[in-house]
Amino acid sequence: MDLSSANASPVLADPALINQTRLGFHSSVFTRSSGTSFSLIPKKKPGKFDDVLSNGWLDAMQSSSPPSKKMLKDVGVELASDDNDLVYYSWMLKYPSAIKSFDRIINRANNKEVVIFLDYDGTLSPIVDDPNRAFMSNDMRSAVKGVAKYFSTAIISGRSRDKVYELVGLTELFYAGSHGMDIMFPAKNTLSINHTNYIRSTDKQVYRTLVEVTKDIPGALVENHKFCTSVHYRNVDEKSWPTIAQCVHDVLKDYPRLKLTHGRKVLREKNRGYGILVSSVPKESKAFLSLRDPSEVKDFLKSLIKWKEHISGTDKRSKEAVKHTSPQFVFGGF
Ligand SMILES: O=P(O)(O)OC[C@H]1O[C@H](O[C@H]2O[C@H](CO)[C@@H](O)[C@H](O)[C@H]2O)[C@H](O)[C@@H](O)[C@@H]1O
Repeated sequence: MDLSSANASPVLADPALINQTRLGFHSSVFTRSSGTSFSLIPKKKPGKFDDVLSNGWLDAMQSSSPPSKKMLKDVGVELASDDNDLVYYSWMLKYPSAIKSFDRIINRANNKEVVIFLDYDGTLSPIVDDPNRAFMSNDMRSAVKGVAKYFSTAIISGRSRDKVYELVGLTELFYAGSHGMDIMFPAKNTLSINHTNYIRSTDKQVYRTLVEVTKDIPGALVENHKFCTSVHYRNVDEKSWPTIAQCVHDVLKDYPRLKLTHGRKVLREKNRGYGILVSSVPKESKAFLSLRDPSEVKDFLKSLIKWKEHISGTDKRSKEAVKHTSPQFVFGGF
């Protein structure tokens, strides 16, 4: 199982600068999921489960779901927009805007191959209550198509690979669905990684069981992603979060090969890239930089396209130099 942060992030990595700066490789597909949902994924070894309070699940659920303005209002906290801005801008001292840091980033990426990893929910599409209605705009689609023209570009999602492909609809990308367990290459070669029928059938049983045990919790929603299962609590009253966590926890006891992990484990520890958190509310993250929402992600991608067009047009030597090193932009959850 996977329990993690709400939105997603881009990362830039530059192998030449590993251990000298915060830049680094992000070399493989990573396991993560978006906040306000659990995702069940297979694990290699069975683990132990205690109760949801002692093992920190509730803490993780709360910290991965920073209070929205509505939630704050519901508990009587109404921030003036100036106060909101003040809090956000103070937080940005720790997670500077990737747009404002663009020149610094591209200085490090210059003459190197850039690889882009994008999350879907909250990065390319706005977070909405109904997961089936999380659509990306045509303008965003064209920005992603644009970067894919110049840079290897992958989308990594907790959703099933088919679903993400259906939502994005671009053939020139790599797609990694089910947290990287189902990968499709741009040429439509498909590689499904290490999945036994046992896991597939287990997942179906888990899905059915979770639907059953959560059916009386208003707002709970269970999604089957073929190789993993998500339990959404975005629309569940926070008072019922212990109940939903306990339900998931109890189901997991019977499936020791499935696990729940927290999603903000990507990159920083191993110095594998520039994580760029996409969030309109301040929250702790493994990212180095931030973007406020999908609209800023789009602007950032468009800036990358302009930059690439500029260097391609003005300095042909850069095309040759690209062969020597390989930095990466990764958009994922932190
Ligand atoms: O890896 P991601 O692409 O971030 O996928 C993680 C989850 O994304 C979806 O849920 C999130 O977006 C929904 C639509 O905006 C929102 O309703 C939900 O609260 C978010 O958690 C997807 O539905 C999940 O199955 C994925 O695990």
